[in-house]
Amino acid sequence: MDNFIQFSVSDLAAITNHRSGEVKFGERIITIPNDTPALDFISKSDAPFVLFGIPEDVGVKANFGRVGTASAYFSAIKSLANIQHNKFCKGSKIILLGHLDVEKQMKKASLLMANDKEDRKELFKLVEQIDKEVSHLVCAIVKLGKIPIIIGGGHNNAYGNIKGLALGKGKMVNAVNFDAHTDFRIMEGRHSGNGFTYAFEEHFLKKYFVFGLHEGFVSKSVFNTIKSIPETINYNTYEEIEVRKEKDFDTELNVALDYIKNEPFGIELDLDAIPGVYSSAMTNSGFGVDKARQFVHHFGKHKNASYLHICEGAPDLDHSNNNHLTGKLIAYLITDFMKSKTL
Ligand SMILES: N=CN[C@@H](CCC(=O)O)C(=O)O
Repeated sequence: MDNFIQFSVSDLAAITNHRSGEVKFGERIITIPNDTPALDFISKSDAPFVLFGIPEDVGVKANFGRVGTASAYFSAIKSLANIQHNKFCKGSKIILLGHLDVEKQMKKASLLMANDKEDRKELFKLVEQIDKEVSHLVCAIVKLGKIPIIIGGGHNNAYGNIKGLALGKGKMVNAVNFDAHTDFRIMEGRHSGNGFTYAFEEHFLKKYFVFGLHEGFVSKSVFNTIKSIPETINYNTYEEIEVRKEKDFDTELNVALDYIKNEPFGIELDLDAIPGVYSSAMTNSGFGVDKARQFVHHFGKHKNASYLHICEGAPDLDHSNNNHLTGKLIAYLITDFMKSKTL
């Protein structure tokens, strides 16, 4: 595979803290042997999940955001490797593929300023290059009958995920998104705020449900767009559920599932919806970690749930001595997803 850096068995050993009498995920997670073509190996493996990372923040920068999402993948796999392999969840169910090589795009982006009109156009182009790689890889994994787990990166990668799933399945697909924002901004060039718009306009996305959006962070024009295409987008808000108690969380999980469940669908989870998690649009109000975990479990257990994407986490923005917590949260969410398919 081009533009890809595989994770090796020795990389895995280096991040696993071994303890006698215990078996950690890192001792059981599957990596691709050096001498074997990755896709051949995946097709022959019994493991249902294939995990890869997208260590970029080009899409966030192009959306005028604060960079830092590039570090989430490495933080996540460090935590994942040290989860206990036991009767609840087994490391051997997951192939840790590695990460997209986005170094070239990251280097170019570091020299560009989002506030400069011409520079921003260059950032859009860099995001498009990443889009191509993401959709290609997701499509290849889906075609092998496996379930991708994608660790971003910015939410721009929703576009590549949806496109890859649609191409892999040969039809339009659906998505559910746990997010404070719709990411349905205008098509001004690719960035982290319009992945779903592009996926919809290019006929990869059929139906889209945004779960728990924050009313104060969606523009009137986006609400008008949503209103004009009710058969395509539906949503509930965090305030309806948790502040005004007009809607019930568990009932809404089912409303959302009913909306998207008839086609293969992607599960998107933007960590900027969860209070206290470091991200470009970090929040101090929103559904807590346990609600996010329930969300992943609820949608993950449906047979049409076809990928999990966790994005926008930015451990690099956390200067405390607890900056491993973003990775730890991602590891919880990954294992909740794995368990939803097996328990
Ligand atoms: N993917 C997130 N997009 C959000 C937040 C952007 C930010 O503030 O960094 C949006 O465009 O509204």
